[in-house]
Amino acid sequence: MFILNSHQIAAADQATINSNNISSIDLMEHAAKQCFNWLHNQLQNQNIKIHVFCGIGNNGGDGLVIARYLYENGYNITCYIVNFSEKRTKEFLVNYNRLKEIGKWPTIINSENDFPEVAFEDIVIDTIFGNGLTRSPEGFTKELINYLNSIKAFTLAIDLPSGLFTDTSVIDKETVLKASHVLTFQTPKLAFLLPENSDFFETWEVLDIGLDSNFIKSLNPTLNYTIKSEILQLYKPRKKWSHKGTFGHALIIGGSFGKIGAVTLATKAALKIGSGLVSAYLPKCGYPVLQIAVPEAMVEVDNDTSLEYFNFKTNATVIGIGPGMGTVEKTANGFERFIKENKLPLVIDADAINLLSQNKSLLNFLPKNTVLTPHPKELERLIGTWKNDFERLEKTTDFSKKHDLIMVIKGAHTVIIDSTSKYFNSTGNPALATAGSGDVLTGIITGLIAQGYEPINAAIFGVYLHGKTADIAISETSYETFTASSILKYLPNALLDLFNKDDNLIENNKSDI
Ligand SMILES: NC(=O)C1=CN([C@@H]2O[C@H](COP(=O)(O)OP(=O)(O)OC[C@H]3O[C@@H](n4cnc5c(N)ncnc54)[C@H](O)[C@@H]3O)[C@@H](O)[C@H]2O)[C@@H](O)CC1
Ligand SMILES: [K+]
Repeated sequence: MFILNSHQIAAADQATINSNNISSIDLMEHAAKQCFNWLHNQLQNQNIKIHVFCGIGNNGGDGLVIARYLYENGYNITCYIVNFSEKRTKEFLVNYNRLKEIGKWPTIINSENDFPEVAFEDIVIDTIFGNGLTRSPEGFTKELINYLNSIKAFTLAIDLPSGLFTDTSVIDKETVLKASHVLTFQTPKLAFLLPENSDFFETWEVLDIGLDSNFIKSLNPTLNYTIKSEILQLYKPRKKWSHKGTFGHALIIGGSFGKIGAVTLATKAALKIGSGLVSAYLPKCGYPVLQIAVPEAMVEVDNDTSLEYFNFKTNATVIGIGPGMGTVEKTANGFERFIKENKLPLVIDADAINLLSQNKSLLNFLPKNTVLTPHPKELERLIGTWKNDFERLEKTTDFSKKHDLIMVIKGAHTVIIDSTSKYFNSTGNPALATAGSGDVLTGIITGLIAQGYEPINAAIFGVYLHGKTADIAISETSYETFTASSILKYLPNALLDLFNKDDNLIENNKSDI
């Protein structure tokens, strides 16, 4: 699904109002009613004190609507106006009057002296700022945010945690009201997907408020959050008359003495995801290990303990290179010769990325749409440092454009970047932060390309399945006991789950890595 930036969201709001004959008041009513329904469903009329803090814009307008429903349903609520400006919006004023009409006058907060008593057991609803935030909150609004943060009550943020910008970095961490849960409208926000914002919310989910989908498409958004229904469309069903040659030949190159496991895991993964044939090319010392661990694979060997010659005979469809390879000089020299001669599609990971970082001129020899799978440290060696996560995305996009590469930045929300788009993954959890997890991912992506998936789709699909194994496994195992081999074990479940229509959750309930 698309991720819209703040301008696109405002435009989509307006286009929906113009095209669907729905007034902005009704759109707000509909959106805020969904928030009330969510809360009502959780609370089931329990007598918990609820504090609704409204700004003076349309996020505040949402708060006034939610407050009205809470009053009408008998909840123990107080509604406040955080009076940081006199510039009220029309929608705010209409809903302010509607609240007065039912005899409920909000309490105005003009300064620190007006801050109410809020207890840890209470619920805070945050509708101070939403998508309209243009600068960091200051003055008593900032003080209020700090005061509420110090109480640590359950805080439900509407659309965005107040003080969090949709598309730019937070400058002062003291200006964001930390949310326990965020109900956000229509599209995930880029800010929710970046590690630098992990302190500002625990979980979030998207409420579909019916914005004009044709208009949204016409904006050609470049940011995506890939969900199950989209992944299913990438899947290539197998035809009856196919044979193993139909599904390509993946070659995994890597390994060094002490790191034969990495190339073994990648080889197993390429096989398990369905590559018709799989070969491994590794130092001689790893030969028996690989043959025993993966009897289905063919093996060719190089020098004794680390790769040097890269003179394999395998006629591969695609090569995955790097796991456990090491960066000693003879390997670096052999790698350079290999890259300069190679014409096959590549997936490049781990030490192979480090060797590219040491010798950046080799980037010019990579075939178009080569997939690189760096974790943040490897990325930094490749593209240099960044000021914040937003800049990291932009620098990676520039790098991807310059060299025609597909970049897979691994992390809590792995993001796949090509010259035009960014695809954030929606699966996975901290169980995946385990040795060998990346080697398995390399094998999966390589195995998918072998089967004819376009490299960009192989990266998106592979990353999704890799994450899904951990999501499925976690109900039976635990974060700690999940290993890279567990990814392989649960890969069939992850694939089968694509055809299970029960859920298509657009939410994120994971804890932070
Ligand atoms: N019809 C619509 O447009 C809909 C809008 N909705 C809500 O509307 C929100 C956006 O509303 P607005 O655009 O009115 O903006 P906000 O309510 O997010 O912000 C209020 C106003 O505060 C001002 N402001 C920004 N930063 C400030 C700061 N640091 N200190 C003081 N003032 C500051 C801005 O001028 C902004 O207009 C969304 O987040 C969503 O909650 C929803 O009701 C859905 C429908
Ligand atoms: K908010």
